[in-house]
Amino acid sequence: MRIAVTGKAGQVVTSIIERAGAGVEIIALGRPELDLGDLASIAPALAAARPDVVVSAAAYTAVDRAEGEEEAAFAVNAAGPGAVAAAARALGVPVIHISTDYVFDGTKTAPYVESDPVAPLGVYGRSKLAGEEAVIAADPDAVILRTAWVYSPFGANFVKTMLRLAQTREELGVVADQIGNPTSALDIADTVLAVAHRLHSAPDEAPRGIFHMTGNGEGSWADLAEAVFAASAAQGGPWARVRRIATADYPTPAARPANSRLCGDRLAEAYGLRLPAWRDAVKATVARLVAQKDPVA
Ligand SMILES: NC(=O)C1=CN([C@@H]2O[C@H](COP(=O)(O)OP(=O)(O)OC[C@H]3O[C@@H](n4cnc5c(N)ncnc54)[C@H](OP(=O)(O)O)[C@@H]3O)[C@@H](O)[C@H]2O)C=CC1
Ligand SMILES: Cc1cn([C@H]2C[C@H](O)[C@@H](COP(=O)(O)OP(=O)(O)O[C@H]3O[C@@H](C)C(=O)[C@@H](O)[C@H]3O)O2)c(=O)[nH]c1=O
Ligand SMILES: [Mg+2]
Repeated sequence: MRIAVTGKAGQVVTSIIERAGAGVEIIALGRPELDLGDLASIAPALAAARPDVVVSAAAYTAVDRAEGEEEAAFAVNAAGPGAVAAAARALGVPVIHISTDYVFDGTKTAPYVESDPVAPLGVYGRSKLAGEEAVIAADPDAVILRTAWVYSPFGANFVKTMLRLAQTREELGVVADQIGNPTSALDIADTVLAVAHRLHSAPDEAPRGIFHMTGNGEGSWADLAEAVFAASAAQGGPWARVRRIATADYPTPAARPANSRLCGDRLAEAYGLRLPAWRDAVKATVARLVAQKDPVA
């Protein structure tokens, strides 16, 4: 099976490359040959890859910067993925698109299910919601996997930021009133690959539509930071004390949902897939980072 993935060095594409097993070839497509901001580049790059399945993983992910770069965020997160889905449809192959918890406003008091109303709080969330709509419009048979709070040994993420800050600080203030599901990009990779196999081997039976795909269990950003430092300290890596603060005490350009929890039951029922417990996954990634020469590079 050949899987074309958008993006070259992102957390999810790098994890998919690492986790693809025997008999699976990953073709990572990014700039310059596939630029989501250059719609004319998309169909030719995908056609040249001759994929059996397309995974739309690339995105504009700088949540705060997006507030001042609305046009760029919508080009990369909405129009681009729409063109990716249209190109996949034209090639007659299934498309899996990755979306986010930030399509919700966080006012629900329980984990979000797929049918809950969306109401993004910021430009990033609005652009990703427009991406979901563009993908479904181009290919009603698309699979959209919403994930959240992604970290990995690769790229930029909250876990690596915590380890970096701990190198020079004894205490860090971290918000304790935003809760969600921390998710390892390596677990996302395993799940995406399993869904891709089903779409390829049994296209008529594989369920389509939106599915939530996050690490099992919930916590706040402060809980995540504490878990990172506990795991790091156990391995002799950097750690800091966590001061649990309120969102109001950590002002940012973009508002974030207070409740980002996503319910994974639909993915479990449709595909038999549930991601591992987030605390175990954090330990595995932190151990790997600390074992590296520079855990924050
Ligand atoms: N990170 C997170 O916490 C979360 C992410 N998601 C979603 O998961 C998906 C994967 O995210 P993640 O791997 O963390 O993202 P990263 O920020 O790690 O990587 C983004 C990727 O997008 C690529 N990209 C950006 N702009 C363009 C463009 N114009 N043309 C082509 N490629 C481009 C980057 O390319 P290059 O390598 O060249 O820079 C990079 O490969 C995204 O859809 C994101 O919205 C959902 C929830 C949480
Ligand atoms: C660095 C830092 C952040 N924070 C807060 C700010 C914010 O509320 C929260 C998370 O900060 P970040 O900016 O790292 O996370 P953020 O960029 O909001 O992460 C989001 O990225 C996009 C791409 C998604 O799709 C989401 O699922 C989510 O993962 O932690 C602290 O409280 N203390 C700190 O020292
Ligand atoms: Mg960020």
